[in-house]
Amino acid sequence: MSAIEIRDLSKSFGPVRAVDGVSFTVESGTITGYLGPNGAGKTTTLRSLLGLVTADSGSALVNGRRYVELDRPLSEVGAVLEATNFHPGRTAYNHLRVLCTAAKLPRARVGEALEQVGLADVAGKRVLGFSMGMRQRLALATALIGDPKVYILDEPANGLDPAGIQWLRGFMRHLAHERGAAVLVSSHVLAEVEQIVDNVVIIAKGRLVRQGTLAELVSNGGAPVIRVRTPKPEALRPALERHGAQVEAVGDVLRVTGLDVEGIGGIALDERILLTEMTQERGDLQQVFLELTGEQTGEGRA
Ligand SMILES: Nc1ncnc2c1ncn2[C@@H]1O[C@H](COP(=O)(O)OP(=O)(O)OP(=O)(O)O)[C@@H](O)[C@H]1O
Repeated sequence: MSAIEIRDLSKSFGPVRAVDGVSFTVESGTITGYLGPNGAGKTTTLRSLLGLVTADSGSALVNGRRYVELDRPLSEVGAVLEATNFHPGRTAYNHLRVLCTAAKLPRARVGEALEQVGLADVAGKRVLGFSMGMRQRLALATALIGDPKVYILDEPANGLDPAGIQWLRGFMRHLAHERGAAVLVSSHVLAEVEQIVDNVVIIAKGRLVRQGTLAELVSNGGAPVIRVRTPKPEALRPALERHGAQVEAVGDVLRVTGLDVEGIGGIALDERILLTEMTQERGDLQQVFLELTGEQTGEGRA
């Protein structure tokens, strides 16, 4: 059973088909980036998982069950949704204490969760004076309160400064890779999550356009390019071309497409040509993302 399972999920708001037949899963111990431009349907999908949106058809399950069927929801799934509203007059501590009481969780969890998100020092301060970044951390603390093993985070980096984003990345890694949690994190900015996600699901106009690992996303977006350095480029180049490669010379480096690393290495060995470097160029992920989501201009990005 997958920690998160979305199957054939569809939801319309009047004439707008916000989510249109979307299916994907998130496994324990992994981070999945749910990516797409503004209005793509990300929030609607995540809200369906949390029982806040009733789907027209299909299902959105956490630990094999609908959210309303979970016995102890806060201990099974933690969520950070966009535009979380906190009562401004309440302290950070009291926010979490209310949650703990309602969910019959031990009071000690309040301090632990505040500690985990770095808000222990301001536990007694009213949320009124909190910066956007502090509110995001408090939202994360509410997600953590029941120590769940599934996390649904909608644009959690919003309002965080670069140091905050760096911290958030480390935190998500810790949850998934050290604590074995399943993390589903949405973003409309690929660069925000590309360093940490194991898998990517891309959605545009309500439809799933691509899913897989980051590496698959790049290699499907264009033929991989291998950079090859050799003291004898003039000898290697024709040899590679005889084997069907396209070769471009940039200084003393050959940029090779149409052959993989093993193929190039084998040819060099046969020809007794020394190679001093061979690396696969990283494709331009952002470009692939923009192409897939039809956002060529990048307008609407933060
Ligand atoms: N409650 C609602 N009533 C009417 N339309 C809605 C509602 N919720 C979402 N929509 C519409 O559904 C579409 C998908 O919205 P959704 O918020 O799921 O996208 P998103 O990918 O999360 O975008 P963003 O990054 O801007 O939050 C949009 O066209 C949006 O206007």
